[in-house]
Amino acid sequence: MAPQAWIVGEKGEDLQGPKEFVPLSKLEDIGVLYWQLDPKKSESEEELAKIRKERGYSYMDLIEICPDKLENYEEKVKNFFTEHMHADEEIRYCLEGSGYFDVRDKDDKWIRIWIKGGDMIILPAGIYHRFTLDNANYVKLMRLFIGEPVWTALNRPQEGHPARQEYVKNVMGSTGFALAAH
Ligand SMILES: CSCCC(=O)C(=O)O
Ligand SMILES: [Fe+2]
Repeated sequence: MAPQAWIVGEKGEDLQGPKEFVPLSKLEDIGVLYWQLDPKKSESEEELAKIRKERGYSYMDLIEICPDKLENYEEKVKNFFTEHMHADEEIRYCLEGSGYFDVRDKDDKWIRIWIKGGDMIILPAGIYHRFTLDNANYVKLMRLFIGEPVWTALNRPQEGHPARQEYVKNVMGSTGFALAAH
C-alpha cells in the first residue's frame, strides 16, 4: 500500500474542503521513491538488505524523535520543519511511530506524505522538503546513506547549487525523473 499523501498549505495546515490526495505515481514524477517493508523484521529484513546492497547504503543509524530521546529537541524539530534540500538523497525507514514528510511538487505546492512503521522513503538530492511529527508525537527512523553521512540542511533558496540544478533538470525536463534516474 502506498502511503497517504495530500496537499497542505504553507504552514502544513489542511486546506479547505476535502483532502486532495496525491497518488504514488505523482510522487515518482518528482523523484520520490517508496517501499513498504516489514517493520517487525527491522535491520535483518531481507528486502531491506537487498535495497541497501543495490543502492550502496553502507551507513545506517537510528534516530528517535521525541522530547526525551532527542538532544536539542526543540531546535532540531524546528530545523527539520524549515524548508531545505541536501546535496545527496535523504533515505528514511520508519520502524515505529509516524510523521509527515512534506515535499514540493512541480507547482511548488506542498505534498504531505504520511509515513508509518514499515514505510521507506527516498527523497532525491535537490528536492525541497521538510519533516514534522503528527499527533502521535513519536517516530523511530532508520537513516541510511552511501558512505560517510552528510546531514547538512541547505535552506531554500539553493537555485545555484549543482544538486538543485540537476534535480530541476531531471524533474522539469522533457524526459522526466523516472527515465533519467533508471
Ligand atoms: C530526521 S528525518 C527528517 C528530517 C530531515 O529532513 C532531515 O533530517 O534532513
Ligand atoms: Fe532533510
